[in-house]
Amino acid sequence: MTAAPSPVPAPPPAPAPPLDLQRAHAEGTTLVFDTPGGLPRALADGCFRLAVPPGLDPTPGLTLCREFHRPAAGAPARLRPYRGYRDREGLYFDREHFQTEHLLLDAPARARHFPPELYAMTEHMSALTLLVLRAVLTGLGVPETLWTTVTGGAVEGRGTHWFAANHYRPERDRPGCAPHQDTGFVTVLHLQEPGLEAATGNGTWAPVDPLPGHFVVNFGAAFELLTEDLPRPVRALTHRVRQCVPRPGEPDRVSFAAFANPPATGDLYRLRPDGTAHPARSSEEFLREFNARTWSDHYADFGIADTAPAAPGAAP
Ligand SMILES: O=C(O)CCC(=O)C(=O)O
Ligand SMILES: [Fe+2]
Repeated sequence: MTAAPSPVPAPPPAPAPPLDLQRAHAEGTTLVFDTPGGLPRALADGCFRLAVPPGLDPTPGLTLCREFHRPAAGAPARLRPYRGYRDREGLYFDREHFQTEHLLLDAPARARHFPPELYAMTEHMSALTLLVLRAVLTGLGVPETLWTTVTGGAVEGRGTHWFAANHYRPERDRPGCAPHQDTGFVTVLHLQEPGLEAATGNGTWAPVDPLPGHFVVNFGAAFELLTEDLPRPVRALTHRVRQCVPRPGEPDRVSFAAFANPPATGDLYRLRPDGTAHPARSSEEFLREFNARTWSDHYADFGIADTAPAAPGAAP
C-alpha cells in the first residue's frame, strides 16, 4: 500500500531580478544624473546610486562597523576609540529579533564620541544627505521659501541627522533586518556585501547589491508623505536585509548610513499641488508607530517621551 501523497507546499516566490538603479554624482552643490530623466526615475524607484565623492574615505566607517561591538580593553591604541560601544546605553541597540546590532548617533553625539577621522567622514555623508534633499526639492519645484517649514529645518541641518553603523551577526538564526522604510527624508547608505533587498510591490524582493565606489541613496517615509499629493511623488523604499549566513574566514556583513530626518517633535508636512503646505501628522506619533511596527522590542519609546531625538529606524 502506498501512502497518500502529502500536499506539495507552494514554492516560495522566485526572487525578483536586481534593480537597475539610476546613477548620479555630486558636482559642487548639485546632483547630476548620468542619464536624462534620471531624477524622476530615482524618485519613482525610491532609490538610486550616488558616486562616493573624491575625498570621502569610507575606511573609518568600515572600521567602526567591525569594531564597535568588541570590548575596548586590550585593543591596540588605534582601535580603542572604535570599540566598547555595547555598554553605551542610548547609542547601542541590540535588535533582539534580528541579526542586526547597531549604533545610532545624532550630530552632537558624534562630535562627542567619534575620533576626528570618523567624525569627518560622517559629516561628509551627512552633507550629502542635505545635498540630495535640496536637489530633490528643487527638482520637484517646491518653492525655496517653504523648505524650512516642510522639512522642520532639516534642510539647514536643524532636523535629526542620524548616523548608523550596522553589524549583522551571522550566528543568529534570524532575519538580518526587519522590512522597513526609513523614517526621514534621505538616507545615504554604504554597503559592500549583498543582502539588502527592496520590495517590488508584487510580493517579491529584489536584491540591491553593492556597486563599488557608490552609495545607495534611498528616500524615507517623511518625504513620501510630504510629496504624496504632488504629480511626481517621492517613493519611500521598503527594504530589508535577508539572513546573513556564516562565512568562515570572511568578515561579517556590515553597513553604515547617514540620515536626514525631520526633528522628533513638531509636525510632518504635506504639500498640495496648489503650492501650499499643511501639517499632516505629529512626528512623535509617527515615530512611535514606526518603532513598534518595525522592531517590536524594548526600545519602542526610545527618545520620544522625553523629547530627545527618536531612533530613525533600522536604522532609522
Ligand atoms: O544594511 C543594509 O544594507 C541596510 C541598512 C538599513 O536599512 C538602515 O540602516 O536603515
Ligand atoms: Fe533602512
